[in-house]
Amino acid sequence: MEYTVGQYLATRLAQLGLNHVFAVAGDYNLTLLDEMAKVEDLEQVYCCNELNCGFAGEGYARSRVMGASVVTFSVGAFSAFNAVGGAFAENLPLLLISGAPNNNDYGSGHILHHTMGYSDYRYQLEMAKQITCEAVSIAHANEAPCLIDHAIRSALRNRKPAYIEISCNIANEPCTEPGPISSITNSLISDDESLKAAAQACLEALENAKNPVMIIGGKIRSAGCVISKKITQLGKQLGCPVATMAQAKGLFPEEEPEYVGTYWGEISSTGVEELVRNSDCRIYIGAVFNDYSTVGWECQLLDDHDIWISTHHTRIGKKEFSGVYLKDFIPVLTPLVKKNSAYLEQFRAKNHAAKTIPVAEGQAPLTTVELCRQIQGMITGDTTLYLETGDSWFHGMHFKLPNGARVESEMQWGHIGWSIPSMFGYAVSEPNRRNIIMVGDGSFQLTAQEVCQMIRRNLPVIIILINNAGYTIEVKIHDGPYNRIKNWDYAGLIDVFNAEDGKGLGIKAKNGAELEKAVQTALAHKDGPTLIEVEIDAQDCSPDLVVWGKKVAKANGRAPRRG
Ligand SMILES: Cc1ncc(Cn2nnc(CCOP(=O)(O)OP(=O)(O)O)c2C)c(N)n1
Ligand SMILES: [Mg+2]
Repeated sequence: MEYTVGQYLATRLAQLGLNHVFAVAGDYNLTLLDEMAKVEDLEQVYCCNELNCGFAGEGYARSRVMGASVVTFSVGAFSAFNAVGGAFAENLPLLLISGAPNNNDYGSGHILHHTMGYSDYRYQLEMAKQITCEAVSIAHANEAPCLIDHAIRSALRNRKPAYIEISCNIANEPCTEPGPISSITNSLISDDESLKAAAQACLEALENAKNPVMIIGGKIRSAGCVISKKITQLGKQLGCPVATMAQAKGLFPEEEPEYVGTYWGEISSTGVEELVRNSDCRIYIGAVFNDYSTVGWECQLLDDHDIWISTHHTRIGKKEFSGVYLKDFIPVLTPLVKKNSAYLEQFRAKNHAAKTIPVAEGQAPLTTVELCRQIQGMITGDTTLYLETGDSWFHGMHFKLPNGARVESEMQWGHIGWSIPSMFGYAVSEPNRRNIIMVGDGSFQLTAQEVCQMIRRNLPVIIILINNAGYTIEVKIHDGPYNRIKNWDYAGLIDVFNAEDGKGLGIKAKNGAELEKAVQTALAHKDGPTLIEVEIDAQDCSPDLVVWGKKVAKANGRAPRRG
C-alpha cells in the first residue's frame, strides 16, 4: 500500500486501538482529513467547535489509550489549546493535530489568513510547547514518520498531550510505511536497583508502622485500569484502611472492606480525616496536593513518615527513588507486604456507616438531598458518572459506587463546561455504559452545543442539569453580581438541537415525583440523550461546599508577602 503522511498518522492511531478521531474542518486541514479518512477503522467524528473537539478527545483518552483531535491553524488550535491545557493538568494523552500553512510560504514573507497577520507562523508551535510534553512541526514528508512516532510515543510515556502540525500541502505526500506499533507503545522500565531499594525501604517503613493508611490520588486515573487493579491488590494485601482523594473517586472499588471513603480534609467522609491525621504511615499513591484538594492548604501534607508513590518516582520517608515507575513498583511490592488490619478494625468498630436518606414528599420542591438520593438509585456497575466543576463535585463524593462504576472529574483544570464535550468523546468510545453527567446551569452554558452531537450519534447520555440560578460554587467562595446568570429553557433546548429528526429528550422536574418519572424515562430512552433540568433553590447546596468555599476564599485572600 502507498502511504501518505495523513495515512501514516491515521494508521498509527488505528494501530493504537483508536476507532475515532474528533475534528473540526478548516482549509488548512481538509487534505489531511481526506487522507486520514482513507484508513479503515478510524472514523472521523465532527464537533461544533474546537474547544469541544479538544475536550471530546480528552474524554476519549479517559476510555482508550489516547484521544486525538484535528483542528485548523490558529483560529482552531487556539480554542483547542484550552482543552489541551486541561489534558495536561489531568495527565491525559490527547494528541492535538493542526493543519498548518503551505510549506512554500515559510520564509516567503507572505501574510496568510487565519494567522496573526505577520509572516512568521512558528508562534503556534511555540505555544503548543508550553502545554504539551512534545510539539512537532511537519513541513517535509520524509521527516513525518519519525516526528509522528516521536510525538505519540512521548504522549503515551508521559501520559500528557502532544502536538503535531502538518503543512497543508504535505498531508497527501507519499511517505514510508509504518512499522510495528511496539516501537511506540513499549514503555520505559524502572531502574532495577532503585526498584529493589525502594521496595526494601517501603517494607521497613511499613514494618515500623502501627497505623498505616493508603490514600489514592487523581494521578492514578491516567495510569489506566490495569494499574488501578494492581493498587486494589496492594490495598487488600496490606489490609489497611484505603481512602480516595476527591480527584480519585471511584479508583478503588468501594465495595471492598478496606475502603473507608473520601479523604478531603475537613470535608472528608465521616471519620476519615481523623484516621489520616492519626496515622503513623500514610501511603499516598498518585496524590495531587493543590489548594482545592487540600481545602485551602489545611489538609495533612507530606511528612517524613509518609510514603509517596507517583507515576514516575517514589519517595519513602526522607529517601527519593527516581526512575521507579508506579506500574513496576506496585507489583513488586504487593507480594512482599505483611497484612496489618488493626487500624481498619479500629475504624470499623466506630461504625461510621452513612444514614439512609428518607424519600422526600413527592410534591415538595426538589432539594439536592432528594436529587442525590435518586441519582444514587441510578448508579450501577456499568455506570460512568461525570461530575462537572461546581456543587456537583461535593454531592458526587457521597455516592456509594458499586464495583465497576466509574467517576470522571476534572478537578485540577476545572474548566466549567468540560463535562458535556468530554462525556461526548467518552460515550463515543463507551456507548454501552450508563453514562450520566451531573452539571450545573453555569457550566452547561459554555459548551451546550455538543449535546447536538450526542443527538446526531444517538448516544443515550443522561444529563442531570442543576438549574440553581447561577454560579453557586463561586457564591460560596466569594459572592457578587457576576455570579448571577441569564436563565435558559435548558430542557427546551433539546427541541432546538433535535431539529427535524433528532431523538433527544428534554424534561423539567421541580419535585421528587416528577424527577422519579423523568429518571425512569431517561433510563428507558436508548436512541438519544435525555436532559433532565432540575429546579433547585439557589441557597440549597452541599454543606461541604460551604465549608470548602470559606477555606478556599481564605487561601485566595492571603495578604501579599511584604519585602
Ligand atoms: C472556563 C472557566 N471559566 C470560569 C470558571 C470559574 N467558575 N468556576 N465555577 C463557576 C460556576 C459554576 O456554576 P454551575 O455550573 O452553575 O455550578 P453550581 O451552581 O455550583 O452547581 C465558575 C464561573 C471556571 N472554573 N472555568
Ligand atoms: Mg449553578
